[in-house]
Amino acid sequence: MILEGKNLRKTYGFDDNKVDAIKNLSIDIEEGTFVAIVGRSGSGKSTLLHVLGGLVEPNAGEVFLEGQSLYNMNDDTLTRLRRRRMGFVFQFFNLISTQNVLENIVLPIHLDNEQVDNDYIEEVIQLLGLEDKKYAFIHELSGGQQQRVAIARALASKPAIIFADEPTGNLDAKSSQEVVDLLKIAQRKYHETVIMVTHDELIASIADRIITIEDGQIVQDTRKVVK
Ligand SMILES: Nc1ncnc2c1ncn2[C@@H]1O[C@H](COP(=O)(O)OP(=O)(O)OP(=O)(O)O)[C@@H](O)[C@H]1O
Repeated sequence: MILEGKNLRKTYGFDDNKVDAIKNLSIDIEEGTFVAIVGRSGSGKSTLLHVLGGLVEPNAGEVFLEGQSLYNMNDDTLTRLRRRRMGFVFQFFNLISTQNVLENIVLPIHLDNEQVDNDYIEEVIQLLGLEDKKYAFIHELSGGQQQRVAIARALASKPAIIFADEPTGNLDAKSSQEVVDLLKIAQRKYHETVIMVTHDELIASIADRIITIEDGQIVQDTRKVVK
């Protein structure tokens, strides 16, 4: 298993305002799979993704990425691990507006003082159809193009796993399909593992495995039959 969550619990607030967002939930993700996490608004999808991605510490339970326990390491080590082994794609793109497309894509590598693999980055840029936009600034791009930059940035460090939180939530139907198709192409080409939160069933249907969350728990876990 590339990622394992064991007996996870995440509670927000106190007393009367207490919300159990994740309730004793366990999950195993096999390497190379594209997993969609679906469920109603407020069911705990984003919380689960953030807990699995090392962004929100659970109140109980453990998360293992490639066998390493995320919340048993210090913050610096976790930050470094996140940059090197995880890629993140969010609903609102989270790109840096003062930098151009190429600079945004290689940012995680620079932050890590790592060498950029220019041939690989060039390949990713082509794969995502951004070759004409390399030196454009973020505000010059459409939403769909911005999300493609975010995917390229997520792929830049050749991560073990990509976490996508409603990556199509801010896009029209056509761009949504394009973005999710590109995530799928990237998964296949680079043998990436992808975990994507979405409330859109059509978007989820691209996944190899669909996990339904209700009230902080897994209520359905469906794998596509491989032909
Ligand atoms: N930072 C927070 N502080 C307090 N409560 C929170 C916080 N984040 C989430 N919650 C609560 O935890 C529960 C699960 O929220 P979460 O965002 O994980 O659900 P979701 O399924 O991703 O919802 P959506 O599809 O609307 O994004 C909700 O009741 C929400 O109000």
